[in-house]
Amino acid sequence: MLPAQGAVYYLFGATGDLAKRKLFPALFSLYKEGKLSDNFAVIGLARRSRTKEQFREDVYESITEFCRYKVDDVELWNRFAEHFEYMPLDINNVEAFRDLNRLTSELDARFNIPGNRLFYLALAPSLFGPVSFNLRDGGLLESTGWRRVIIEKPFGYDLPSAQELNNQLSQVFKEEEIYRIDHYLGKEMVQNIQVIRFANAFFEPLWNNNYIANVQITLSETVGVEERGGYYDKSGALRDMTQNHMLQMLTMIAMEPPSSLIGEHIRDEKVKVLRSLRPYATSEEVKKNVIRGQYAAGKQQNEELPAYRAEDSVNPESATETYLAAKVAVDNFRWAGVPFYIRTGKRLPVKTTEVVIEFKSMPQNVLFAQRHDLAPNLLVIRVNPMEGIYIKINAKTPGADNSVQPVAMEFCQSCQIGLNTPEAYERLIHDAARGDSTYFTRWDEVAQAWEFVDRIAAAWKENTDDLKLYPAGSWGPEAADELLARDGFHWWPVNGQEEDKVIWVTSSAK
Ligand SMILES: NC(=O)C1=CN([C@@H]2O[C@H](COP(=O)(O)OP(=O)(O)OC[C@H]3O[C@@H](n4cnc5c(N)ncnc54)[C@H](OP(=O)(O)O)[C@@H]3O)[C@@H](O)[C@H]2O)C=CC1
Ligand SMILES: O=C1O[C@H](COP(=O)(O)O)[C@@H](O)[C@H](O)[C@H]1O
Repeated sequence: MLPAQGAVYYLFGATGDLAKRKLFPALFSLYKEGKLSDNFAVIGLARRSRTKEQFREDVYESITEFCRYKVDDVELWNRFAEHFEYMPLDINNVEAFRDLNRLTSELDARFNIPGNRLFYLALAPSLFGPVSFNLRDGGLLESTGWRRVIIEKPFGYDLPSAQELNNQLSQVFKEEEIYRIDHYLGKEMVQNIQVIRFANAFFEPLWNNNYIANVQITLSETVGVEERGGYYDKSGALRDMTQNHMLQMLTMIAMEPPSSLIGEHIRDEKVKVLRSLRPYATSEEVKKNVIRGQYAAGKQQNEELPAYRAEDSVNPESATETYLAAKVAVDNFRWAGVPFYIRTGKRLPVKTTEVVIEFKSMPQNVLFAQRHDLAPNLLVIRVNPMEGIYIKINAKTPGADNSVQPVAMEFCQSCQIGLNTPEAYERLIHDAARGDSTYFTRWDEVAQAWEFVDRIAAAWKENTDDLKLYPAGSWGPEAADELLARDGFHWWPVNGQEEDKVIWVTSSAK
């Protein structure tokens, strides 16, 4: 792949957690792989005072701790570090942006950069508007090259606030210059969903309500809220994971084939799925179809864990959900009648992101099904931390009596090439620098997703009597199992959970 064009990368929030854990390592990986041309500069921006040298030291430490590549080549590191500058700046001070513009001109000249600008806003959402206005008023948008802005999530708190934010951004940037990040779209296996679907003759013809019984999407985490209690308590699993990552994954599974692989065509199909989501019409419907839970004190691998309400910066009487499971209907011709079950939660027993496509059963009254309790066929897409796919089919048990057993045929990508595929942030920063917004969310997608989620939030606001506590380290409220049991289904075990009676046919270590 060609390196991105030279540009100045403005990293707002350069002293923050995201920059440290994700953004610096991503930039280093891109550099190491030759995906950044040599004519680039990175300017770290935040209020804290740091010298250029201190900042480079911060970047070095972050890469040492979090990057998939080691910093083992001093010369390479020195060449990389030379591109990093730091400037203390308060977003609300327009004068500082004028200084920033002067520094930019120097860097353009020093690194022969053709006026391209990439603004990365790793900031609290309340600062997205002010920073955009000051970029304009400080003269930073008057360059000859392209300008693009990457916006971190959350994009708003609900539809009205997202709309307001979008109005502010649109006064400064065109829609095609705005890159709303959803890092799940940068994950290798999420992008692979399209290939699995549209490049395989034995999946695409079956990808509809004639053959699929249900779809299950699990995004489970073992961590609690860590240091983000203040943010999370206002957000919860609905706004933190469902409005964005879960619904985006659902669109990738459910969308129609796009007319081409052009980003806009793919996004056109995704937004149609979001428009087809059946809204929950009443609070009763929300209660019936959306389960919420919050972790209580519990145990994980012998470690005692505190309750959510005892976490730092969390209201001790909080009713914020740390778990959500829902039955979602996609009302279109392809999916009518096929439930999509989605679930996400913190302090669950394993960290995994997985999609299970459960196929309809064979007719129950003929041949093998008469004599055996046949398991349905499954296609499982493992997104994280294991990457791969497997299909579960029925086969004859070796021996004489025609008995049937489930077997799983697996492509374990992470076993074969290791857990070293490009990180989502790496891929997405590179895409933005190349001007490819396919895997960023367009405004209409964001708005549709809020519309769906806002109804749930409104019903939940009415009362909290359906909030179920679950012990940290468990699989969440039992009501989430009942959600599927009502329809005659159950959650399939995900990676790391006990699987019984399956013979694995695989060439790679598990
Ligand atoms: N951390 C994560 O894992 C994830 C974060 N995000 C999103 O990324 C964004 C950043 O998150 P995170 O890094 O965790 O947040 P942090 O609180 O760790 O960092 C916030 C950054 O903003 C800077 N800042 C705050 N106020 C100002 C100001 N007035 N002027 C200039 N700089 C300011 C802070 O620096 P200083 O105090 O020095 O000014 C700091 O660098 C948020 O929108 C978050 O929701 C999204 C997904 C995951
Ligand atoms: O956006 C977020 O995602 C992380 C989970 O991301 P993953 O790539 O580790 O699966 C989640 O912990 C966080 O709360 C949320 O803001």
